[in-house]
Parts: sequence; C-alpha cells; structure tokens
Amino acid sequence: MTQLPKLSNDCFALPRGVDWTPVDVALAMLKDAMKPVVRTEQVEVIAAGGRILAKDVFAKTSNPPFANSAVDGYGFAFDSLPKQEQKTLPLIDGRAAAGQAYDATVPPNSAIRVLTGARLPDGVDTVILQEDVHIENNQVHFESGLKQGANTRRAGEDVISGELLFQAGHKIQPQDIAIMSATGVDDVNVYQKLRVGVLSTGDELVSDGNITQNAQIFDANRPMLLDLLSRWGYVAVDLGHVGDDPDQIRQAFAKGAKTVDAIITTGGASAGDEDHVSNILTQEATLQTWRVAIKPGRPLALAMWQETPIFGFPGNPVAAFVCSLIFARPALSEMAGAGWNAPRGFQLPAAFSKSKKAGRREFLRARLNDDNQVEIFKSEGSGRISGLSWATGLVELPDHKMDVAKGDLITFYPYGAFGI
Ligand SMILES: Nc1nc2c(c(=O)[nH]1)N[C@H]1C(S)=C(S)[C@@H](COP(=O)(O)OP(=O)(O)OC[C@H]3O[C@@H](n4cnc5c(N)ncnc54)[C@H](O)[C@@H]3O)O[C@H]1N2
Ligand code: MOO
Repeated sequence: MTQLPKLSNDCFALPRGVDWTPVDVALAMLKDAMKPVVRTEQVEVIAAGGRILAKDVFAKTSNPPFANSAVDGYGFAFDSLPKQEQKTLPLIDGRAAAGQAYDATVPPNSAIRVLTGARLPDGVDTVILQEDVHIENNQVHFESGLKQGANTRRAGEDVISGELLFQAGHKIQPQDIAIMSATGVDDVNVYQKLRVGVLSTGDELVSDGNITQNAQIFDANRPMLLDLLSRWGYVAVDLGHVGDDPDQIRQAFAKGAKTVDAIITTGGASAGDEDHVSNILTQEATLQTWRVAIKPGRPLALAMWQETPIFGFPGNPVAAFVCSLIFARPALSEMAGAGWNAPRGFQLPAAFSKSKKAGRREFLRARLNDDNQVEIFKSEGSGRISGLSWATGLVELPDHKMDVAKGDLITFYPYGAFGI
C-alpha cells in the first residue's frame, strides 16, 4: 500500500511573539501547511459530478466528431453553385439525417435534403435553411448571399481529439460531464472524498429531544456545518456532541482522528474557565491559538492532533459559519486535492454607512437591495443566526480603519463565492 502524504505536525506553528494574527497571514500559513491527503480512484464520468480530478483529462474524440448540419435544410457543394443571382439545384433522391448518414457522394450542381445533426455527405460543404428556399419540380430555388460552409459545424470546431479538457485539481461540474461525455471520456481518476468530522462542545447543548433545563439550548452549529461540508463535496462525519469535559473532548478527538481527515469543532475555543478545547489542544496537540484579527471569530484554534488538523471555531454560530467559509473552505479544498480556492468578491455600492475601527477584518451579513446596492443585517451580534438566512452573502471590510458612506464601493461575496 502506498504511503499517503501526511501533514507535518507543527504546520500551524506561528513565529514566537505573534499575537493577533491578520487574516491574510493566517490564510497564508494555512495555505502553506495544507496539501492533498486523500487517495485516488477511478469513477465513471456519469457518477463523477462534484469530484476532484487527480489526473488531467484529455478528449478521446473530437467534438463534433464529424462535420454535420446545424439546421434542417438542403446541402450542396458551394463551389458548384450556378453563378446567377437566382440559384436552382436539382434535388437528388435520399436524405441525410442525424444518426442516418447518406453514404454516397452528392454530385456537383445538385442538392440533398439534410436534417440538423446529420453528417455532411461527401460532396456537401454548405447548407441552406429550409425557410430560405422554395421547392418546385423537385428543385431547390434560392437567392445567393450564402457563404461557403454556412449552417454547418466543422469536425473538431469545439474540441479536437487529444486536447486537454481539464487539469488535475478541477472539481467536476455538470457542464464538464457534458463535454467529457461528448468526447468519449467514460471514466476519470479522482480523489477519494475528504472525510471531515464535526464535533460540538458545550454543556448547554441539546442535540435532539427537548430542552429540559432552563440553561440549555439546541445545537445549531453541528447540523449547519455537516450540511456545509456535504455541499462542498466531502463526507461529513457527525462526531456528535460532548460536554465541557476535558476527558470527553480528548476522547472525541482521538476517536475522530482515526476516522476522518480533518475535524471542525465549535465552542470552547476562547480562554474561559470551560474553554477546554483550546486548553487540550495547547497541552496535547500542536496548537497555535490564532487570535486572528477577524470579526466575528477571533478565538480560532488550529492544531494538529496526531497528524489530523483540528479547526477549533468559536461557539457563536455566526462566527462558526464565517470562520468555516473563510478558513476551513480553502484549507479543506487544498487537502481534498482541489487546491486553494479563494472566494471572488464584487465591488458594489453600499446601501449603508458605518465607521469601522482599525485592527480587525470584519465580515457582515449582507444582501443586495432592488437597486443592486449592498444592505447589511440590522445586528452584528454573532448569536443572531437568523441574519445568516436573511443574507445572501457577506460584506468584507478591510483590516484598516474605514468609514463607509452610502454609495461607496465595498466588497461583497455572494454565498455562491463560498460554494454554497
Ligand atoms: N473574556 C472574553 N470573552 C469572550 C471573548 C473574548 O475575547 N474575551 N470572545 C467572545 C467571542 S467574540 C466569542 S465568538 C466567543 C467564543 O467563545 P467559545 O469558542 O469559547 O464559545 P463558547 O463560549 O463555547 O460559546 C459561545 C456562544 O455560542 C453558543 N454555542 C456554542 N456552541 C453552540 C452550538 N453548537 N449551537 C448553538 N450555539 C452554540 C454558546 O452557548 C455561547 O452562547 O467568546 C466570547 N467571549
Ligand atoms: O468571535 Mo465572536 O463571533 O466575534 O462573537
């Protein structure tokens, strides 16, 4: 069995003395530390949607594989057309249709009935649309003005046999399945799906059933993150919920590390009395608590637990969501073989005004109004989960101080930019 690449055990280590890490620095270190950790397998193209290519894919045949007609009409050799303005060609017997080739040669100065998709018979290089002709006495009459090759599709005009279709690392989309199928590619080499575990921590959490004590709340993070991971194409593994108990957390990490490639935890990431996640990772794993300069999500723990990366995100659901999009998404993509995938934002006018202090990058829940301006959710509270559903994306405000006035251009990332 081949040895799989492992991540180095100190790959999250930050230089000594670094405290609040800027988002870009944290991302650059993550990018440097991550690499593909999954095996490869061969799958049929029809079942390859959402999978990540492990090898380049080349067309086996051209698209189209042969010259054919783009319309229903009449085909002939352009060079043999009569010189006069008003053209008349005798129609020969037979026709060419999609899947029913006309195997003989069409003689010069004559035309043949052809249908859309029909292979062009020998002797035909041009087709006239049936709407543009008049048929009388088994002859086709039409006016000049046609160009050679009109209404036909050249062999290989789209893709030539042997051409590179997709490079390794590409995530297969429905439209990619079309071009691979059209060019005779029936199976592809892909990475096995990355397995990512999700663990919730916190004595206050209830996963199912009823809230029985007055200090309990339902677990919102785990169901959200499991769905997010599935949408990104990973095997989302439910590692359940543990209380604020160091032994339980330790056991959950150890068990999870045996079955998954990476773990996302929420809760207990900051430095409170019951914040055991950060304590355990500090003492028993290679932890770098990145007090990352981001809002929401400042307490953000990244650690290696026996070669399994653990993303310890804050318990507040909005922070857990934003941190997953900003940090976990590109890092997991790299581990899964698809490379680092930074989201693409758009510059759009703000429909709001806001004064932002220097020091932290801020992500606000946002959506477009009817004038295509960006409006923001009424609250920045990171427990206000409903705002994530109200929004259709996030606004990013830079690390430095910024005074946003209505109409100023700001960066908006639709949720689609994060693959959801
Ligand atoms: N003294 C300080 N206190 C806090 C700071 C700080 O810098 N100094 N940061 C605040 C911020 S910002 C955040 S975010 C939280 C993060 O803390 P933890 O990661 O330790 O998260 P918890 O305290 O466990 O939980 C925070 C909040 O979220 C609720 N929660 C937790 N898990 C879930 C879940 N699965 N589903 C729904 N809600 C969940 C939890 O009940 C808390 O209300 O620390 C602040 N404090
Ligand atoms: O990390 Mo917190 O989300 O800003 O409440």
